Amino acid sequence: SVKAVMICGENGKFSAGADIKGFSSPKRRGIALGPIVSLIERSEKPVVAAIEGVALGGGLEVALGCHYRIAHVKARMGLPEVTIGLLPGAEGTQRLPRLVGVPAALDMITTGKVLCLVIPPAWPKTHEFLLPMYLPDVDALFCNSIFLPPGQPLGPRRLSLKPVPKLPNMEAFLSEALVKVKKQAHGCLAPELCFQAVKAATEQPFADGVRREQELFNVLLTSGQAQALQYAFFAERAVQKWTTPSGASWKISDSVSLLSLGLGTMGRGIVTSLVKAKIPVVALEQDLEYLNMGRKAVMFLLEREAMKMEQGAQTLDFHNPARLQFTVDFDVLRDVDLVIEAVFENMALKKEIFHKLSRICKPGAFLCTNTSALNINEIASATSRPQQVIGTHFFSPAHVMKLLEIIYGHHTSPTTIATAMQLAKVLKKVGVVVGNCFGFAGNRMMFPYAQQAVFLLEEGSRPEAVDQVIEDFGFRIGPFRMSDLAGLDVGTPARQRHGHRYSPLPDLLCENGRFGQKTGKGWYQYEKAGGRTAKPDPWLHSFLSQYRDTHRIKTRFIDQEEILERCLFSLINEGFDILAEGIASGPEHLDVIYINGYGWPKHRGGPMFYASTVGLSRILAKLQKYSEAHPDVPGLQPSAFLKKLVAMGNPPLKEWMSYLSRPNNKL
Ligand SMILES: CCCCCCC[C@H](O)CC(=O)SCCNC(=O)CCNC(=O)[C@H](O)C(C)(C)COP(=O)([O-])OP(=O)([O-])OC[C@H]1O[C@@H](n2cnc3c(N)ncnc32)[C@H](O)[C@@H]1OP(=O)([O-])[O-]
Ligand SMILES: NC(=O)c1ccc[n+]([C@@H]2O[C@H](COP(=O)([O-])OP(=O)(O)OC[C@H]3O[C@@H](n4cnc5c(N)ncnc54)[C@H](O)[C@@H]3O)[C@@H](O)[C@H]2O)c1
Repeated sequence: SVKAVMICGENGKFSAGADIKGFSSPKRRGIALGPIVSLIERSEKPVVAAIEGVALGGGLEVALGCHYRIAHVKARMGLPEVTIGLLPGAEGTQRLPRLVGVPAALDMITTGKVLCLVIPPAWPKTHEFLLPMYLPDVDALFCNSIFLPPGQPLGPRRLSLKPVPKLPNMEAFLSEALVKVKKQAHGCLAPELCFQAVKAATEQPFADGVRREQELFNVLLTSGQAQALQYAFFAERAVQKWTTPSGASWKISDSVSLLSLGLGTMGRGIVTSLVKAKIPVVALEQDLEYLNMGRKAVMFLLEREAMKMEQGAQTLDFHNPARLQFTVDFDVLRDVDLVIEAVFENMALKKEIFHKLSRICKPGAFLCTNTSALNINEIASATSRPQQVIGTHFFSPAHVMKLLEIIYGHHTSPTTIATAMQLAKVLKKVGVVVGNCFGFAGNRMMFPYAQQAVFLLEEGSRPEAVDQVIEDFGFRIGPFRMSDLAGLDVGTPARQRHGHRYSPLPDLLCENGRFGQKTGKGWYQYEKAGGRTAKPDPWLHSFLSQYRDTHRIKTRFIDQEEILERCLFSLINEGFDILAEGIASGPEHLDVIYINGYGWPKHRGGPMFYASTVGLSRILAKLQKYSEAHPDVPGLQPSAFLKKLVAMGNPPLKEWMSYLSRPNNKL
């Protein structure tokens, strides 16, 4: 007597797909989902997927096995398996191309993008809450009624029986698409295997395509990359969880107004981020000249952001002074709830500003600094409310980069930390709370890495060789291309002497007017000042060999392994010290920082996860070898915590923190 079956989720959500934890569990060999989807499709009664909230991964694959799909207007759908190192393994790579065509399916499956519905205005809104899913197979018949007339043939509704829509130039299309997929993958395996699975749909009958999908799925499932990406998925969520004994929290609401102080490189991005998040913001500068420059730059960024958005400028509403205001009048400070300072990196100036903020701002206002490395306690000491002072370290460009490193000082209150975490959430950034030390967690780990890169040049390598190794590892950009991009005169404070090895190479380049891309010359040469295409520079090569002659350094060939190990192991080594000092709450925190702020390839799980896959004993042995060869480089001296973990038999990453004797931080 059943007329039709409807499959739906609970609590306003259809399904987020397979349980990701299950993929790394020894008991993962449960019932495969693909045969169940096939069973649904073979049903003699019509089956309808009613999608609310999300239909992701295996959830959407179930919906693809149904004969009809309807979705709530706010539903989001996608096959994000690629982002956790997998491919849709329940026949989705074979059904989706049959439904939406190869180009759209390939785009969805190889990028994992999650789509919202776009309802054509002409469509009849017959159901108040359930609107037809905007995919080509939805027909008027369905719009009329969910309950179908009896006897309606189901054959044409079964996707597995449909042919994949042909393209006149399928072969050319696929080879072009493959080039694009490979280029965007940066060494990540899953996008290319997703491509291969969809390609199989264009070449083979459904059943053979499904077999191919399974083969490729198993390759990915057992790859270290899938584990690294799944680790990163949970690590990003774990860092959001923190509690204080008082359970303090603070919510950013619409009535809150924020002030960004300084409209330089960082201030501009910060203001853009705030406007995008629809937080009312006042931008304050030191004088009219800087203000006008800053305003122009912010407006340019906002126009560009608005163009990328569907409803554009209207949604952002940035011409409305209630939303965004520019001023040089410090009096506006009286009314704001939170200030983000982004003036020059100079302690005396920051202290002067914080003293002023403390005097003018209302008592409840929070005072945040965007310093990259300076001491939060010292900045807070200039105020009469150190409990409301906190570091909010944005990364450049601030409206793009996802990381917000949140640094608490000695007196910072839990409410202030909660506020900064909430700010990160509202800005759709990943907030990571760390303790106060020079360079905090991210930059502190970066210093030894950047230092090693320059030392390698002194000893015989070239910028292009070092960059190549780092980019082959999966970083978007190597240390020298990065340095040229940021500008060599934006000094890394790592160049300190204190009796330790120091390389003057970056300073010597600056003395030669080579500031990087902006002057057309740096570690590389560019087509013109402001050019972007880096070419190896014979001038630099001969400069390096003269430098070695002057300092009697014997040029030697440095292989790829040494380049990679000296750069990355010294960074990881610093990470172990940071953990031991309680600056970060766990290795996951450092990994999330590196993935979201420093371009660490996600499919390698972050530096500390990577260390666990390389093996701590190997890292220790290599650091010992390099530090013997370079006793004047402290960054290569193995961390005591690393040594301890090796002595304890190389425990798994999630147990590392239990080997520290004292509580690691005040959270
Ligand atoms: C033998 C062969 C078998 C082959 C079968 C293959 C089937 C298929 O092709 C494979 C898949 O489906 S792969 C899967 C493809 N699907 C995906 O990749 C979807 C991944 N998920 C998401 O994109 C987002 O979590 C949502 C948009 C679902 C919610 O976002 P939001 O509202 O911002 O919330 P939130 O904070 O993000 O999450 C809340 C809590 O839920 C947790 N959790 C969530 N999904 C989970 C999952 N699938 N699993 C486990 N847990 C999952 C999350 O950890 C968190 O837990 P906590 O303990 O509270 O921290
Ligand atoms: N540039 C980066 O990549 C980066 C990344 C992370 C953090 N930071 C940190 O962010 C802060 C700002 O860096 P930036 O690169 O944007 O600097 P910047 O030199 O580009 O801009 C600083 C701005 O502050 C303004 N300013 C100076 N004194 C002021 C005052 N008394 N009142 C109001 N405005 C004043 C200046 O006019 C200028 O526009 C620094 O602490 C820096 O270390 C920079």
